[in-house]
Amino acid sequence: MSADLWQRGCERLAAELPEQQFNTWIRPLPPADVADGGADGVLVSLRVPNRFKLDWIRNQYAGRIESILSELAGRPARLELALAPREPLGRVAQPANQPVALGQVLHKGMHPASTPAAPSSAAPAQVSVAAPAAVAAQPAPNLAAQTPPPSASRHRINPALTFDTLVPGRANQMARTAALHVAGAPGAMYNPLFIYGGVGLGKTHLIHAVGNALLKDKPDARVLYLHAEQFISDVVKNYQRKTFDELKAKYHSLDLLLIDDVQFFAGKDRTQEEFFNAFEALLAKRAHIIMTSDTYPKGLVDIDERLTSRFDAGLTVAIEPPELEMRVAILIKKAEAEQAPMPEDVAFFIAKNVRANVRELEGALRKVLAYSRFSHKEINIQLAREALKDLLSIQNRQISVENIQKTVADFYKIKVADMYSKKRPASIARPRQIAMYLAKELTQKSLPEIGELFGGRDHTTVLHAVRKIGGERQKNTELNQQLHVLEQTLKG
Ligand SMILES: Nc1ncnc2c1ncn2[C@@H]1O[C@H](COP(=O)(O)OP(=O)(O)OP(=O)(O)O)[C@@H](O)[C@H]1O
Repeated sequence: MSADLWQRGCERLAAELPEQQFNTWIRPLPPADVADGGADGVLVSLRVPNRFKLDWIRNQYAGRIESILSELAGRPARLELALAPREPLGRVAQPANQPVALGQVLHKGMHPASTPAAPSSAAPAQVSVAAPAAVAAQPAPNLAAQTPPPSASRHRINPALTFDTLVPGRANQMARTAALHVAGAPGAMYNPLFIYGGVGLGKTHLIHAVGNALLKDKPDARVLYLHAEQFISDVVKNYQRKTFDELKAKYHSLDLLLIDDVQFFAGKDRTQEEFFNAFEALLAKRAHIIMTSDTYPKGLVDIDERLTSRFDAGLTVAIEPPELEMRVAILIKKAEAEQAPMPEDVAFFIAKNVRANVRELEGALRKVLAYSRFSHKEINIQLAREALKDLLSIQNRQISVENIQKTVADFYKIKVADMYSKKRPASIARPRQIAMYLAKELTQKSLPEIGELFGGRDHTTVLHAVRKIGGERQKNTELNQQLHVLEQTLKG
């Protein structure tokens, strides 16, 4: 079987798909694993960074990809899509030898070295800093979350992730309040507590904060933090050894179980069954369970309904992307922790340009601090601009109004042509307003320029859309989540 099957498949897709579609959906994917499935033909496993992309690729491209690969392999090829595993806590920088997304290399006319890193929750894209060579060789500044948990302590709680180091704001207000409540009175209200939101918004930080607070109060409390994948591998291990009693003893005896990213239980029936047992046992003895996920319980797919309905039975709260002022506060606080005072205007400059999530914000801060340290220059806007120039130029290069129109039209299942048309039904007008809002948020275009690109509309129409969607976003969680997914998708 040819090892470069996936690469050749990408070449075919690049040739046959519109460039826009290839760039948005295929180019950023990491290389697929290709294995011989014996009588089943060729198995091609593809890791996709988020659920929206996974569903989209499954619905729109999986069939075509399979037939291209079958044709190239000369035997049936089966495509398996899975979510890429998350970056374990504490690993922040992308290693220099991170595999480059094949599609990127293939993309017509783009030099691989100048293309942005693939988006992946497994290894968030980090843009190399155009700084003195020493920067690359030096350890990154020691931001709190980088500190690995001290020993693999039995709680697996990272002592750096506390309520003190978590900046409060509107985006996490509800979740933080509920979490503080649980830390003060576990087993009482809000059980289970289900926290959901996009990547890098502080869900993991918050549940560690609860663990730390409880342990401070009651050092003997039986607390355990774990990522859903660790639970899955525990189930597998105990399954192989037939030691389910050990598994039960470990989980059923806890006072507080903090479990991250439960969407990873999707399709894992045996794990779900064991988790269900643990869940029931813990609630029965009034131990507390806090879960995180990338979506709300009813949005979870391939998870048994008897579990998802229980997930929803306590309190479900969202963590939203932080607004500008909160991003500024986070930057200032994190810089202070590094004994590197950050002027407010610089914090605003960074926060305005790095909007995706807090993890990316930390990455940008790290680059600015490193740049300042190694160039022995004080932190000002000029220096920040220089330190982040790759990141800024990628943003400018990548996101065009056309790209936004296409992505939003795909997302809301309308025609791209409706972005320019005069049609007014809400099913069209609203996605169009969303696209205008994103065009203002994510590009440098002026209101009149955006109006022009939306079928010659007046700039006041654009302004109205920007204000309307921006205002609704503050109050409407569902819209905010959709916008967040769209922003992540557009930024790759
Ligand atoms: N409000 C905040 N104040 C300070 N730091 C924050 C805040 N929110 C997030 N962070 C930091 O941002 C980084 C990413 O947060 P975290 O890992 O908790 O995100 P997450 O929502 O669990 O993401 P994922 O879904 O990818 O696991 C961490 O270093 C965390 O400490």
